[in-house]
Amino acid sequence: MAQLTRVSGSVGLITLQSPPVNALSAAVRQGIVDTVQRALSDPEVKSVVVCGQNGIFCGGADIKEFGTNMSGPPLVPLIHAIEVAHKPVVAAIEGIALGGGLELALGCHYRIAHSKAKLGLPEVTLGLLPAAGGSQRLPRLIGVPAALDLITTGRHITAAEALKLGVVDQVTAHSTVDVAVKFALSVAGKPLDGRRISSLPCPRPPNMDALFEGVMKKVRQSARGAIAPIACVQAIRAAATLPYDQGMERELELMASLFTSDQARALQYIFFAQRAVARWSMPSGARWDTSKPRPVHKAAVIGLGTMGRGIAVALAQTGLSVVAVETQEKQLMAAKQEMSGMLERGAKRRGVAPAFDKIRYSPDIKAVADVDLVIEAVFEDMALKEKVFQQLSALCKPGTLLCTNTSGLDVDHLASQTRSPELVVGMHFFAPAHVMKLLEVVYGSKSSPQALATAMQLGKKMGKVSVAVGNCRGFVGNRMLKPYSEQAFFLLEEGATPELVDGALEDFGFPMGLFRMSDLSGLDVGWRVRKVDGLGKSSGASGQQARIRQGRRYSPLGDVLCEQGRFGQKTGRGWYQYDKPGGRVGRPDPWLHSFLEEYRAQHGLVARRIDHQEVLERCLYTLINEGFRILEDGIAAGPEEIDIIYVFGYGWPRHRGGPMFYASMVGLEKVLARLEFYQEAHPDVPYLQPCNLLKRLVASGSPPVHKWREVVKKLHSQL
Ligand SMILES: CC(C)(COP(=O)(O)OP(=O)(O)OC[C@H]1O[C@@H](n2cnc3c(N)ncnc32)[C@H](O)[C@@H]1OP(=O)(O)O)[C@@H](O)C(=O)NCCC(=O)NCCSC(=O)CC(=O)CCCCCCCCCCCCC(=O)O
Ligand SMILES: NC(=O)C1=CN([C@@H]2O[C@H](COP(=O)(O)OP(=O)(O)OC[C@H]3O[C@@H](n4cnc5c(N)ncnc54)[C@H](O)[C@@H]3O)[C@@H](O)[C@H]2O)C=CC1
Repeated sequence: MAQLTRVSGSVGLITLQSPPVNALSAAVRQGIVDTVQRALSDPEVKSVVVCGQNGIFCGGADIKEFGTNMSGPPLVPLIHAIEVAHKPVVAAIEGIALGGGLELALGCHYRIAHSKAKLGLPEVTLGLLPAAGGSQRLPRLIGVPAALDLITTGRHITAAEALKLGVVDQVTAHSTVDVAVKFALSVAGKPLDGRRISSLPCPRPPNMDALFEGVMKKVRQSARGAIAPIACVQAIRAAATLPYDQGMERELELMASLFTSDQARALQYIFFAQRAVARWSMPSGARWDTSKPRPVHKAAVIGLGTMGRGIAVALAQTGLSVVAVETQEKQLMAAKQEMSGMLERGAKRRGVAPAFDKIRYSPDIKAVADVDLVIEAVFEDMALKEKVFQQLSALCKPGTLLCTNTSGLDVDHLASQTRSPELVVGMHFFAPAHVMKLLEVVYGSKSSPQALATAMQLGKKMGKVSVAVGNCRGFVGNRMLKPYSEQAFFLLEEGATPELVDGALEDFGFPMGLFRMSDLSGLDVGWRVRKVDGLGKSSGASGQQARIRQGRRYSPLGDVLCEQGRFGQKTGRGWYQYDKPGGRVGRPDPWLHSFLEEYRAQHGLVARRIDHQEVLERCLYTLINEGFRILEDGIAAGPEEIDIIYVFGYGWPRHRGGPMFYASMVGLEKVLARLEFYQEAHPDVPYLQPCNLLKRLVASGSPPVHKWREVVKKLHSQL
């Protein structure tokens, strides 16, 4: 909807009205068409201002309409009608002007923005390109290089940057609508030549071919298979080389190829899934909207290793006072130094003063006495964590929330070490904790809704995408990683190389394959866990029996490497070889290839040819199968939780929408059939056994992914 009022005698004020972000739904587009027509034909109206209600200009197209039978007037002619108007039209931009919202503003003759406004063309993040003339007008207005940057990244810019680039004409800290109305009065009747962006020539950058070639190469590398960024470059190239009308035709042609693509569906699914997971619920029925979080002003972090340092810095950057506890003096000194650097770099990036004074370092755990929340990040050792939780329970003031950053240990068991188990939750950050967006918030069987609400709210304040999940070994992310990595090890036994497995996964879109990732995080990490589990010894024996542990197929390959001191990048050798310990660039290692051959010979394994398809099916379908088990067990409330965890924490390519969405695109029947096929070939691998929920969904006709949440809910209500 849009409303037209006459203000200051002769200014037609058009207000977009569609909460919460004034998205351009069919009704809003119709409203704009009608009000523009009325304003232009009203002789009393000499100029026009377009604004949005509630201090928000416009969040762009209504994404919920995509994938439906879109009705209502299309945006391109609507914006064209504004641009060719004979009366000046001024956009008064408050809050946001994103996507179609900014394209609408680019069709106006003048743009005035509030100093706190954010502008951008984020279509690429939804698998699209700015196809309401944005890809053709923006380069004409601000030049090709700046337009390439904004459109291929989709980043939001501040009003100050928009002014510097020339996207807006003026920035004000006062009432934008008042300023725009005043301005509209001043330009009434003035000629509009030069104000219609589509009639401007697109400035041709020097070395244009080289520029586009360079950008295309960069985009292809970083896109990891995403098609929208490439189409964005092609559209801008059309703006730079073709007349406007032909450029618009090319824009539409490129948009048509994106609009109905699987990638656009996946990216739009992720947009809504990210928002859906904020509306958490617990099996008890407690919910996000009825559970009140406790205020947290002061927090403590216990253990300043890799994780504790990042967590403490992230808390301080959020504005909390932080007590940082580390018992090892040398570690404490090293942590202080590294954290100061992290704070300094972070402050420089954000243009603020470093929050050094927010952190108080202490070697003594007693310093936690007056904090509102503690995050424990000591070694992954249950006995040590038990002791720390007993101490915290005795030392902290009543009501302090006790959180653990464990990667997968039992949160209920840790809660049982305390006087108030209802105040214990997991806050599972990802390394580096001050950078990575994901936070798994793990509720135990006794965690109170208030404890979960507090951790979820703190995560949000820290800028994290927080996902509430239930308690089980490895929670959601690491639990699903186990079958995935197990399959990768088995593939090496059967004839693959780390390069082949990683190549398949990287071609799929992961930034790093499993073995490259394992070298980066350290092979010793998983080894330690396997040893605690009673696995993790190479045993020296040969034959099939040596590869059966605890009644199931087991690959000791990683253990053998660790026994040889090959921990990955840190030792300069792992699944790949590096120039030196700490080296970053891994090269294939002939030693490893011979080692694999000897290993196969020792265990009576015959290498066979393995292709990318088998790697993907075995690694990804077992991971997906475990995802279904997680849903079945009630650890995640819906596929959205799993997909958000994988996209934001595990490098799953966003344009593939997360593992569960991907399964829905592949087709559940196919996933099930391939799991059955591989299970027949490897009956000693329980992870290949298709889970009941998957079978049930297939039997019920494979409902679309957005229906799975309901299916799971029904399943649990029947139990
Ligand atoms: C706006 C935000 C920055 C606000 O953030 P925040 O305050 O944090 O609130 P949120 O929780 O994110 O959002 C609140 C609430 O609003 C919902 N929402 C937000 N934006 C939208 C939106 N644009 N549409 C719908 N709903 C929206 C959000 O989901 C929340 O609700 P909830 O889910 O219920 O919780 C932030 O929200 C944000 O970043 N939003 C997205 C902004 C964006 O990306 N905009 C760009 C949209 S795409 C666009 O504009 C493109 C166009 O306009 C192009 C149109 C041209 C069409 C031409 C079609 C030609 C096709 C040819 C095909 C031919 C095919 C064939 O051959 O048939
Ligand atoms: N490293 C990673 O990528 C991730 C680790 N985690 C989890 O985070 C926790 C910490 O892991 P890292 O930071 O990697 O370990 P780390 O080994 O780097 O650091 C642990 C720190 O805790 C200190 N410490 C030990 N006992 C202590 C005590 N009683 N009081 C105060 N400090 C004590 C140690 O001196 C050490 O500095 C573990 O539970 C781990 O599973 C979770 C996500 C990712």
